[in-house]
Amino acid sequence: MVVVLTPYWFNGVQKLKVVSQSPPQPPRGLTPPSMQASVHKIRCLSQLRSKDKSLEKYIYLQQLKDADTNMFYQLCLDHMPEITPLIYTPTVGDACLQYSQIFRRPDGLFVSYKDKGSIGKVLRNWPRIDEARIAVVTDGSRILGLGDLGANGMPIAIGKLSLYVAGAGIRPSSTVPICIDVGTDNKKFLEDPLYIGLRQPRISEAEMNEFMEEFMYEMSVVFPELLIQFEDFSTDKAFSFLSSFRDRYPLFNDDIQGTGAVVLSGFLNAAKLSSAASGRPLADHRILFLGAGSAGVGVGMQLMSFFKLQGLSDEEARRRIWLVDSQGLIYDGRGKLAEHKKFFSRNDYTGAPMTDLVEIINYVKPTALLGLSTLKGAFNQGVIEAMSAHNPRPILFPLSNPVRLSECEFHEAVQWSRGRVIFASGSPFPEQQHEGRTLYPGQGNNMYVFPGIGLGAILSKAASVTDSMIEAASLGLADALTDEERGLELIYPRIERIRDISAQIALAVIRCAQKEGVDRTPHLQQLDDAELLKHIKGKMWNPEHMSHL
Ligand SMILES: NC(=O)C1=CN([C@@H]2O[C@H](COP(=O)(O)OP(=O)(O)OC[C@H]3O[C@@H](n4cnc5c(N)ncnc54)[C@H](OP(=O)(O)O)[C@@H]3O)[C@@H](O)[C@H]2O)C=CC1
Ligand SMILES: CC(=O)C(=O)O
Ligand SMILES: [Mg+2]
Repeated sequence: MVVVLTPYWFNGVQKLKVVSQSPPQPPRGLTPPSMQASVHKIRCLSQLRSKDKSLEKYIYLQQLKDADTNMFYQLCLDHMPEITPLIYTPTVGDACLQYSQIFRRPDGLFVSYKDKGSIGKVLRNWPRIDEARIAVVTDGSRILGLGDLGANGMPIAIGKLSLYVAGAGIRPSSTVPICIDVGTDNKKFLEDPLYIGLRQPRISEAEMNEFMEEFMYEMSVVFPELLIQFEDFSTDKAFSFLSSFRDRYPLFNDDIQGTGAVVLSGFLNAAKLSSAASGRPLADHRILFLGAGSAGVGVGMQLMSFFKLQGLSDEEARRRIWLVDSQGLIYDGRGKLAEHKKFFSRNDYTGAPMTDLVEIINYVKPTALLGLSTLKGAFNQGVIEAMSAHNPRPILFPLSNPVRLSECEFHEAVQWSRGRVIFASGSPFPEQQHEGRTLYPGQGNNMYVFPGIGLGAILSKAASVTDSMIEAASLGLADALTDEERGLELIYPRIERIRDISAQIALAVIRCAQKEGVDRTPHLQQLDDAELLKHIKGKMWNPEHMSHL
């Protein structure tokens, strides 16, 4: 049923009457005689399930989205745990790797280095400029943990935006996937005759900076109401573009800030479980990272809030975090360090370089080990047993994506910790049985927070996305666990509740934007929390039934 406002005249004054209407029926003969929405949904689901390979399911779902957007999102909402891994990580990783082969029709905006000097003209070709509210922008230089995939990065932007629609009710017509193509250093792609991108190596850093200046300026002119999410830029660019543009345009970086928020949230819940078992105060947790790229450092920065919430100073919080990269433990005496690694570099270690992870664990004695390294199997039996020897409930978060790059699998963590692990991974794993109990893995993926951050920023028309708004999103997610979920020792809510969670997160983000004075919707300031939540939920787009028929 659709609500329609019909004008009518009363005492010479035009008024509006609310009438309910069924969706317009297609002319007879253009659909089969027996078509019912509920039956058609079963048909679509069984077509999806009839495919053996995840990539085939991905292709089917993309075609369904093109042909019948409403049905695609109905399936997403009704079968979130089944469909999310098909439109997002891990399957979207394969879609990016194979995009030149599976490409059928253009989707999203490709802005290439050839457009330099006329980027605005290209952006104006987007067919729904007035409706555009959120863009996910990648340059394909670090897609998940799969490296430089050039123009094949487009499916990551499309996948993230599908989650904005499914998870936060952003209108599909308001989403703009953008892939910036400034060449690729992926030799295999450059030699592939089917490759869809520019056939040239990546441009220099100076050329890229100049290009991005023009791109961001033109985006703000053509799409004045747009929020931008930077996605999967390689680490150097991820940090530098975030800091150069965040005070000028409304944007956030999902890999640095979204991941930081989602991990802080899961860690808040995990640390409580771990401390309940060990008796250790929350302020005494110690966190070791394997991986010191945009995600590792971004999460480290955000996790400082965990310690500050326990009353520690900035400096005390910083000292609770140790980073390891491909050269081992990061410390001052090791030699020249990349700029983004300096903040967490240790000045209290003066020995020889330490590269063995078990040795590092025995030195640091962390309560939590987080992986953002893309190093499959790095949390091996020795590593997990070392963590379990120091902790009655070790916290293990292998967060690298996709699944095949995860630092360990859930069944391994359960087995080698003898069922004591508190676990979250970047991509999903199945639950496990252990000594008669069902153990549930968490999914520590920024998909839990970016839809809510985006919704909150869009509805408040935030002029910028502040650190406090990101932290508010994180705390909003941590608080969203129900009693039943806490009883099962979940550290993230069930994904089926994503719309409710996104509404809660959006509320926290809007309130924070108001406090910081970056909101541009004064009328929302007048609402109390219950009214604001109702307003947020009322703004969410919902798929209709059988709209294409
Ligand atoms: N769960 C989630 O929501 C998210 C997960 N991720 C995942 O995080 C991963 C990393 O992303 P990002 O930080 O951007 O990538 P980067 O490539 O920037 O960082 C990878 C880091 O891992 C280190 N590393 C690589 N090999 C080893 C090794 N053998 N031993 C120790 N450290 C190693 C690198 O060391 P060095 O610096 O020396 O090269 C680098 O510090 C990806 O798989 C990505 O999918 C990212 C965002 C969100
Ligand atoms: C999840 C995500 O953003 C990543 O792996 O890059
Ligand atoms: Mg990413």
